[in-house]
Amino acid sequence: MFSIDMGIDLGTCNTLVCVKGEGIVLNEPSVVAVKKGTNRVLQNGNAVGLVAKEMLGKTPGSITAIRPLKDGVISDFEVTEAMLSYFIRRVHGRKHFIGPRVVIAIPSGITAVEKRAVLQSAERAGARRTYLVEEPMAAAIGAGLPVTEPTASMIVDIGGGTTEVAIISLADISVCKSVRTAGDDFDEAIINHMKKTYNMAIGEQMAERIKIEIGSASVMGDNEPSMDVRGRDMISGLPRKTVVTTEEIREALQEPVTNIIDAVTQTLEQAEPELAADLVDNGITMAGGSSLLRGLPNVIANATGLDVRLAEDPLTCVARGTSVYLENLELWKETMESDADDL
Ligand SMILES: Nc1ncnc2c1ncn2[C@@H]1O[C@H](COP(=O)(O)OP(=O)(O)OP(=O)(O)O)[C@@H](O)[C@H]1O
Repeated sequence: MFSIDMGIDLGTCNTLVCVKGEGIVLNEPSVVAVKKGTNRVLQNGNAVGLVAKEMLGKTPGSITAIRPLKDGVISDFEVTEAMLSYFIRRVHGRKHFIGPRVVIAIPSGITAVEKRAVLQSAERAGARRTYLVEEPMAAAIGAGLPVTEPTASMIVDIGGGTTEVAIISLADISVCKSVRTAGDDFDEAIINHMKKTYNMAIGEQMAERIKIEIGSASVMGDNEPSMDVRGRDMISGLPRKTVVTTEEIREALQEPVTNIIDAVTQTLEQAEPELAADLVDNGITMAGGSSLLRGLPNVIANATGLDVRLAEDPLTCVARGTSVYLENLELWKETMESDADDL
């Protein structure tokens, strides 16, 4: 073996890597710990992923834990490159002489400049050739939708930084919309709610825990849970705890949830009549980690009048989709954008 082919879901929150014939071999948070004020990755370039996520918000003065992607795109070029390089090295190892061919899933709404940033990062991180695929297409393939058939498939992929909505037929995206509202905005809405209502400052990790434990988009029954939340009192400056309810978190999440519903309905409004007709039977499939927010499929079903189902294992759909591209790389490579093209 001189080289391997790998598929990467380079996400705002999590990066997943799969290898042809082996499936998903790496699944780690997209976080890097660097020496403050520099782009030097700690532990000889190895403070990446889980190790670094544990440091988020808890670092001493000399260390910063960075999430180099924001809203689904690269916000810190050098750190993204260091992160990709670490993940590629870990998977590719030293057994292979030649750099891997890499298929990377990117949000459908990114600009040519942002695409170039992804391609250059991958190249400098050691990839021999990089191909780009659109995230909603990869998500739909990973969710097992019949994308090559002459019938409409609709995917709503809600990640950490972006929500991708697409209607696909005959292996092509017919309509799509990418909005930069997703799980991170849910966390931010919770942080703002805690500040405004309780004068309490909480970190991103605590906000995410609240969202996962008691967050919801619609009423879940009579006995909705509440939760103890710990943070810093913004007036006294001292640590304290308070109890928050599911209902107040649902209200706090209303704005980002509405933005996502709008993206879905606007995409449907642009669908060709024949494809819209197919969706009456085929319904909508949801993928991405934030599709796990309780009640979100319900509110989308209510807003659209269509059946909505959650894909199996929504967090890995995009990565599993890229692995289907890997299986067919020789056949499909001419149809994908790559670093061989002049973007
Ligand atoms: N059970 C859950 N309920 C609500 N949200 C969840 C749950 N599990 C994970 N999430 C959220 O899912 C998001 C991560 O999803 P995912 O890994 O699909 O995103 P990503 O691919 O990193 O982001 P993007 O596609 O936007 O670049 C995070 O915001 C996380 O808090």
